[in-house]
Amino acid sequence: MITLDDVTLTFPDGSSRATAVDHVSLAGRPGVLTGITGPSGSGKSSLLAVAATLIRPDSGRVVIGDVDATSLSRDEATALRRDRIGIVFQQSNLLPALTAREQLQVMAELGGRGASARRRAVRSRVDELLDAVGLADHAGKRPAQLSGGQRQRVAIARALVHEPQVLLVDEPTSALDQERGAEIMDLIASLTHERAAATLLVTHDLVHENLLDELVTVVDGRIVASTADAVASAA
Ligand SMILES: Nc1ncnc2c1ncn2[C@@H]1O[C@H](COP(=O)(O)OP(=O)(O)OP(=O)(O)O)[C@@H](O)[C@H]1O
Repeated sequence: MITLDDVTLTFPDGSSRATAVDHVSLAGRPGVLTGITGPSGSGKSSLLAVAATLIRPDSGRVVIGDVDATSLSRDEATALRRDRIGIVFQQSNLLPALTAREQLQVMAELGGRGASARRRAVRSRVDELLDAVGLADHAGKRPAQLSGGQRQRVAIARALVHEPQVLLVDEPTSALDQERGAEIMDLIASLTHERAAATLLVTHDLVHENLLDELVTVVDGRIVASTADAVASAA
């Protein structure tokens, strides 16, 4: 579960400050894929960066599970991010020298000791994840040997290595053609449901709206529409 509670974020803008996120409250629940949409410059990526604890908001709280991330030190926030949050960016950001399997292993070994039993557990988890994203036969390939869609699948599997409670995804289909984009959206929706992740996904493109469980629309940093509200007020 992730909760943003009355979050405001500003950036320096000449002699004053520009508001990128303006008093936003929203909740991502386990097993629910929540889309965040809105025009260019409306604050979607800023909102995701705050949710990811990469940027601290000017005011408001970001609560991950039962932890108020906005009250943590930088090191504590890094540990929280590693343990509880998976992040997938527009570009897959893979390391060119590593195979698909190694991209996941490096992530899995972050923060852990290298005992051999643990290494075996890591190996089997990594293989299970590559299989879950449809890349079991490509585990030994480096990014240059993979298609754009396959690279994005590696990035998704890598984000899931620590079994995150929260999955944050920024425009995952922007570098892909429509068919590959649809496959990636399908994959994110099914992994969200199967693994009970609370997923927030930023997208311009509402072709895949049918795959979203909830949709929040942001304009000028503010939420102007939310299907979650419609569901709540109908209940
Ligand atoms: N690091 C920064 N410094 C200053 N201003 C920023 C910074 N990052 C974003 N902004 C400003 O905050 C506002 C929101 O930007 P943001 O990138 O979050 O929007 P977006 O909805 O994700 O846009 P897009 O769909 O084009 O990616 C914009 O006015 C932008 O110029």
